[in-house]
Amino acid sequence: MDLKQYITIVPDWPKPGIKFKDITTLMDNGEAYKYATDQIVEYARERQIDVVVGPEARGFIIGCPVAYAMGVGFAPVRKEGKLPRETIKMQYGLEYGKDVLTIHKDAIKPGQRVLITDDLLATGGTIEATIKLVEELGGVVAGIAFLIELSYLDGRNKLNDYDILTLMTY
Ligand SMILES: O=P(O)(O)OC[C@H]1O[C@H](OP(=O)(O)OP(=O)(O)O)[C@H](O)[C@@H]1O
Ligand SMILES: Nc1ncnc2[nH]cnc12
Repeated sequence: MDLKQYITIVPDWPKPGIKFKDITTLMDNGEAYKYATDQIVEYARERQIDVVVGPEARGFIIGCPVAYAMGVGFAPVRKEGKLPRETIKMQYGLEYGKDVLTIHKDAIKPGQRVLITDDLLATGGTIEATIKLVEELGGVVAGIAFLIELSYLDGRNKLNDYDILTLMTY
């Protein structure tokens, strides 16, 4: 299936010069959403994943159905001030700003094989921070899956040591 036909490109959003890749037009097509999810589930099964981790908010949209299909847990990575119990945190830069990500201290057990999911790889800042959080808790990043990679922002450069799946490249 050609998944790109379901992505809507919105020029100059949320800032001038950004070509926003809107995945909601993929998600609201059941066949396309299932097809994309199934590709990631197959990738995760091959890597014997114990737990899925995804950053707020679009990482949840990709990661939760994968965790459900595999019968494993999902651990949310959230922006600061959202998780109620003890967390560790990491600052990161974005294509259009910067922020802090957090995870519950007990979300991952040492040695667990983790799949990280997100909708899109841009500069790689979000995923780099997510990897650091997982590794600080003793998790093993066994794979990282995205729907979309923006190759012109070269986020892959930050992820040289990792096994990556992307379903679409721009
Ligand atoms: O590779 P990067 O440069 O870090 O950019 C990619 C990240 O940016 C977007 O999330 P955003 O922070 O806009 O949050 P949202 O998912 O809550 O909209 C996107 O969903 C990725 O998580
Ligand atoms: N160009 C883009 N489109 C959609 N989400 C993004 N996150 C960071 N850059 C983005």
